[in-house]
Amino acid sequence: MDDTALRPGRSATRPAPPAATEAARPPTWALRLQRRLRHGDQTFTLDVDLTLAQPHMALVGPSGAGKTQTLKLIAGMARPDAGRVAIAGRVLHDSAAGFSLPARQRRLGYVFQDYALFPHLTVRQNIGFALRRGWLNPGRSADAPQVERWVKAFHLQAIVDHYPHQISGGQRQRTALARALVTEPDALLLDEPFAALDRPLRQALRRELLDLRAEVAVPTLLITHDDEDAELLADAVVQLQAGRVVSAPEGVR
Ligand SMILES: Nc1ncnc2c1ncn2[C@@H]1O[C@H](COP(=O)(O)OP(=O)(O)OP(=O)(O)O)[C@@H](O)[C@H]1O
Repeated sequence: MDDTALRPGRSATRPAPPAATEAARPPTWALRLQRRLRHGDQTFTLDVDLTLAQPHMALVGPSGAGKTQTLKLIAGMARPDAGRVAIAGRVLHDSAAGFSLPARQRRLGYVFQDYALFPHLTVRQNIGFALRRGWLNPGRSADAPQVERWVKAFHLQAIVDHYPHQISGGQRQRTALARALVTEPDALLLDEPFAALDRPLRQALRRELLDLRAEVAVPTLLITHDDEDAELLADAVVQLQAGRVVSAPEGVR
């Protein structure tokens, strides 16, 4: 990991507007999320109530427990029927107050299970994509200095002009992480980012994520089915089952 490339050029936490700020020392994660989903004659009810001081959370639980739904509601990619989302005191959604920031204004970086890179854009253009303004050609934002910083940090220099189908799974994963970080997000939401990787690559990328967090204080929510991921990358493990939190560190609801 290139240290100079990772040195933060900003304070780790940015001041939030007064109206959206909670009391001093707010928890990192303050989540109340209710959502009912219907598929045919089946209904799934998500009812998450969680307050967590620790910055790095692993969200675990069986398939269908509601982990990805939780992440989508935090990200603003879906809307809860009722609830509130605040990260480090910055309120992103509050149903009772009729307040909801659009996804693009939430200042969050995500990496999905399949990395969701744009197949028609090069590595450099994929990383720069989040910096674009309006419908500018992605080539313009790809030349931004921030893109160079993350290209170096994740050792992508040799493949910046390649397309996703021309690079390995690990390189795709690095590109997705770089793309999530290029906007200097307030938090990272990672949905099984290492699931498609073999063991040595998984270990190498865990190490890179740890190095990154040592340099840039960005809270992470990591969805994982892997106990080692949870043990190494999280300082709080929260277990979901059938849409509810069934186990979490002491002191949280
Ligand atoms: N668009 C949708 N419409 C209806 N039900 C949905 C929809 N998306 C998800 N669900 C249901 O919501 C539940 C939770 O799904 P979710 O994807 O959050 O699970 P998960 O814990 O992330 O599972 P996995 O570990 O398999 O990824 C599942 O029962 C799923 O069938």
